[in-house]
Amino acid sequence: MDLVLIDALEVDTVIGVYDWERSITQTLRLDLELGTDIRPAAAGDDIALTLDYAAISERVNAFAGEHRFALVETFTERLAETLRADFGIAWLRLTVRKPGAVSAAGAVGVSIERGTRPGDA
Ligand SMILES: Nc1nc2c(c(=O)[nH]1)N=C([C@H](O)[C@@H](O)CO)CN2
Repeated sequence: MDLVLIDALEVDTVIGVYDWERSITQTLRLDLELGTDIRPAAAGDDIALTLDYAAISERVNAFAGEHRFALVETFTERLAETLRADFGIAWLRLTVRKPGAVSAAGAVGVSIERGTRPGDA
């Protein structure tokens, strides 16, 4: 399986479990690994035959602006569902970090894998 990568993508969204978090935007930092087969795109040198990381990054940014959740878990799960449906992604790993949420930590967050890896039974 090959991967298309998007690292350290920062988006602003309304997120948090506390009342004070409902009236501000906070930055989330995302890492995405998107399973695919890059050989058709490479053979044809054709963007239409791969996962367009620019288009996917724009979709993530739009999703963050359109939704407000309490939990990072909800943001992550719903975003994974959206990206898989919109872009036909067979497998992905999505890590979402909330920098600054715990002052003693560099970042906190969650990481999920969804779907079936291309090539796996
Ligand atoms: N597992 C989680 N724990 C916590 C979350 C979360 O989304 N998932 N959120 C918070 C608060 O919103 C916190 O980030 C505010 O600083 C606490 N724990």
